[in-house]
Amino acid sequence: MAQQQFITDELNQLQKDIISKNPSDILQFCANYFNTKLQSQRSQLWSQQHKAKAAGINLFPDVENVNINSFGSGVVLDRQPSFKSPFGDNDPHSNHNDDDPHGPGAAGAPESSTSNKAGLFKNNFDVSHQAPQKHDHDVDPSDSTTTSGSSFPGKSTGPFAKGLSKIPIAFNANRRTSVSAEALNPDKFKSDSWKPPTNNLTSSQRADLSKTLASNFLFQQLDGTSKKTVIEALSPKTFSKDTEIITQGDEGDYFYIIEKGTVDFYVNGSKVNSSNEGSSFGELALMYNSPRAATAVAATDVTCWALDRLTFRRILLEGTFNRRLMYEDFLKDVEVLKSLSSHERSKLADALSTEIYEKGDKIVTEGEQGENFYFIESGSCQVYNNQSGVIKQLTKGDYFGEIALLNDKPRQATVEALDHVIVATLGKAGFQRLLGPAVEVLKSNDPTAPRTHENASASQHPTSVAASK
Ligand SMILES: Nc1ncnc2c1ncn2[C@@H]1O[C@@H]2COP(=O)(O)O[C@H]2[C@H]1O
Ligand SMILES: Nc1ncnc2c1ncn2[C@@H]1O[C@@H]2COP(=O)(O)O[C@H]2[C@H]1O
Repeated sequence: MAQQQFITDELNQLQKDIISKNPSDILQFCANYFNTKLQSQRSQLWSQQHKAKAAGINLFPDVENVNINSFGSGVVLDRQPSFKSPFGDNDPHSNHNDDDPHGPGAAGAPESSTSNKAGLFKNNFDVSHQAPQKHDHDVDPSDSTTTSGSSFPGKSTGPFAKGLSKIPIAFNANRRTSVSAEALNPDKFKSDSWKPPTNNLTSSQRADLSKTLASNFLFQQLDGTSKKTVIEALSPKTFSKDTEIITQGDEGDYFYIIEKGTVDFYVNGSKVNSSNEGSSFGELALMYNSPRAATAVAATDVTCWALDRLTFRRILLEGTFNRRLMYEDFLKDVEVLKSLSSHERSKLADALSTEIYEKGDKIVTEGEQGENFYFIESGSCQVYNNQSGVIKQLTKGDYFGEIALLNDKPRQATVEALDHVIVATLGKAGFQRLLGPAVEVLKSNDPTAPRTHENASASQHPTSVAASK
């Protein structure tokens, strides 16, 4: 059933892309499309290896000399023996230098002089070339250069010192097949006789939980039955101030939702984040079957709800995983989000949902109250209002709908679809919380704000900031 849903979702997404891009070579387009998806999934897996290697262990002991680099759209390896072109081991077309599914070699694009000698057939599994040198600016948990001694609150020993501990030596060793299968195919678990745990909660605990879960994006996506299963499986855990709830490098056991209190996160000893009531943490190690990416410390006395690894993977992973994959690639290219770390982008991806509009549909209407913020995934829109008439057109990677949310004002313009438009929307609650540093960029770009000398000279139009157009 779930597998069927997965296939349907994949094909629907492909169909959307085909309609919006209208490629001239449909087979090449589909091949590129699925190659890009595969590459993205495999990047996730290889980033696990990257983190583990930095901590001194090799998740794939039979694979030596693997050189992993993170660049823009994914991870490219100098040698990537376990992940080859889906066209087979002896694929004559795999030695090319084409990273862009929509670039040279893609439908309609001109053949360049540097392109694959094999000509017609391209894929995205380049195993012998470097990708463009575009570095990620994320806090990299495995980057030893970010270690600044301990910046935990006044401590270098005790629970905080553990933040730099190594991954348990046997963790994930010799598990290449199961790691990749588990990380890449959450659906694999569905067939055995697993039963979710039940923790006999009191009715007041249940009531507290429903309230807490209502504001958690991961749970908002679940259907009624799955929500019930999760509620039954959650167990309460309390941590007194300064307790290390999760240690960077450890194996993942639980996913946590904060009921009360504040949790701080440290990567290689430096504080990177803080979360409060209703937020969740500890999902990365469970999703990617990787070592814990950060140390989580109770900044106050904390009450959490803990969900065991298996239940998390069975119930929550599938939707979350697919959603992240779907949006992460897109969000990476949205200029206004460049200041977000990859963790922040993942959180944002969890909270987005897709809406589709046809030519002439008004996505937001001048004067109405604003509830959502939008990114354009594909298609184009026109912005107009009574005062100025047509203001501008927006296309892929542009955003709109921020003014009403930033200023608590009615919509300042109507945004209408000019063709088949796919948008990713973010509700009011997630807007402030998940856009983090990007909110400041949105504020400084507000076209209705009085213009100072600096911002007047800085930009042409606020929404014309998509990176790749
Ligand atoms: N900047 C960050 N990088 C990595 N993990 C973070 C960060 N901020 C918060 N976390 C959370 O810290 C958790 C540590 O365990 P996990 O790696 O399972 O999942 C991680 C995230 O949920
Ligand atoms: N010059 C402009 N005036 C008003 N809205 C604009 C302008 N340019 C782009 N927009 C977008 O149109 C959106 C309409 O809804 P909001 O007012 O919430 O947010 C607005 C902006 O995102």
